[in-house]
Amino acid sequence: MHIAVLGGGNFGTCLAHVLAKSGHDTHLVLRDENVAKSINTIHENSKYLSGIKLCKRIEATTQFGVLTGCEYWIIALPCQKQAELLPRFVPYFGEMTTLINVAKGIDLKRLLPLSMVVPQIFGLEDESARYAVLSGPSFAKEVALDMPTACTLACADESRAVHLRDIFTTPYFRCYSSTDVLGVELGGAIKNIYAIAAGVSDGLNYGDNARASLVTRGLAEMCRLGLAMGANFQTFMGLSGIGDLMLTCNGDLSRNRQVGLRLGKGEKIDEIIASMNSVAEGVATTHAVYAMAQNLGVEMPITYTMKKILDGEFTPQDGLQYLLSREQKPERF
Ligand SMILES: NC(=O)C1=CN([C@@H]2O[C@H](COP(=O)(O)OP(=O)(O)OC[C@H]3O[C@@H](n4cnc5c(N)ncnc54)[C@H](O)[C@@H]3O)[C@@H](O)[C@H]2O)C=CC1
Ligand SMILES: O=C(CO)COP(=O)(O)O
Repeated sequence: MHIAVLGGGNFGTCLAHVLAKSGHDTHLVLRDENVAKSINTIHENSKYLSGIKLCKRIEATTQFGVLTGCEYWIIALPCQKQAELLPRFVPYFGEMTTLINVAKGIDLKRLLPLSMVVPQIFGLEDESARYAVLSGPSFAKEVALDMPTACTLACADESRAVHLRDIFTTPYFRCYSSTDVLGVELGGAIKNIYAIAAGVSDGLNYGDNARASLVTRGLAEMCRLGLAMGANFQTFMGLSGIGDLMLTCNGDLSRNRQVGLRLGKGEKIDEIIASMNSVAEGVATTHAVYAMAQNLGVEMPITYTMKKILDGEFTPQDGLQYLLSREQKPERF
C-alpha cells in the first residue's frame, strides 16, 4: 500500500513510522529539506521526536510529485493552516485517493470543524467515503516508542472505516472504527480547551479535586455542543472524547496542558506561544468553540472562562473563582 503523510511534525512523523514499520510504502511530505535529509540518512527527525530512531523505510521528501502514486493521504498539518495549505496539494489528488485527517482543532476563521472545510477543498462534498478522521489518546512520542495506544478511526462509510481501521492497526496501535466523523473530530478538538484549563488549575496548585471536576464538567460541555451539532453522544464516552480528555488533562506530554500550566504560573500567552516549536491547537480552538457555542446558544462556562483568560480579561485565579461562584444548579450534561 502506498501512503503519504502530509506534515513532518511530531504526529506526522510518528504515524509515518508506524505505517512504514507495518510494511507500507510511506512517504513523509514535509517542507524542510534538512529535516527530510535527516530522516532519510540518520533516520531521525532533526526537529521533532528527538532521539527516536525511525523506521528506515520512511521516504521523506519536500517534493509533492510522490503524492500522485499514494492511495491514502494522512493530513497531519495544524488545523488553522489547513485551509491555506491544502489547495496546493489538489493537483496531485487522484480519483481514488482517501484523506485521513488527524488534526485536532476547529477552523477559527470559518468556525467550522475540518470535516466541513477540507472535503470541499478536494471536491469531496458528495463522496464522504473518501474522508476519514483518526483521533484518540495518542501522544506522538509514546506511539513512536511502540507503547500501547488505542484510537478511533471514523468514516461515514462503515466498510471504509473498517478497512482504514485495519490499515492503521498494529500489535501496539489498536484502532476502533466509527461512522461518527463529526463526533470523533469534535472530541479531539474540544478536549484541548480542557487540557489548558486543567493545566491552569495545576499551575495554581489547586489540586487533584479541581482537575477532576474540570475534566468532568468539560466532558459535559463537550457533549452539549456535540449534540447540538448533530454528533452521537456515545462517541464522547469513547477514546476520542473522555479518552483523550483524560490523557491530555493529566499527561504532562500534552502541549495544551503545558500552555495551561504556564498560564497558571503567571506567564503571558504570547510569550508561551512564541517559545514553543510545536502547535497547541487549544488556543485558537477555545476562541472558535466559544463563538460556535454562542451562535448555537449552548452554555459552555469553562470554555468562556478559558477564552477570558487567554484574552487577558481574567487572571487565572479570577477565572477559576468565577467557575466556582456560578449559580448553583442540578448536575446535568
Ligand atoms: N503530537 C501529538 O501527540 C498529536 C497531535 N495531533 C494533532 O496533529 C496535528 C499536528 O500536530 P503535531 O504534528 O504534533 O504538530 P507539530 O507542531 O509538531 O508539527 C506541525 C507540522 O506542520 C508543519 N507546518 C506548519 N505550518 C506549515 C506551513 N505553513 N507549511 C508547511 N508545513 C507547515 C510543520 O513544519 C510541522 O511539520 C495537530 O492538529 C495535533 O492536535 C493528534 C494526535 C496526537
Ligand atoms: O492530542 C494529543 C494526544 O492525544 C496531543 O495533545 P497536545 O496537542 O496537547 O500535545
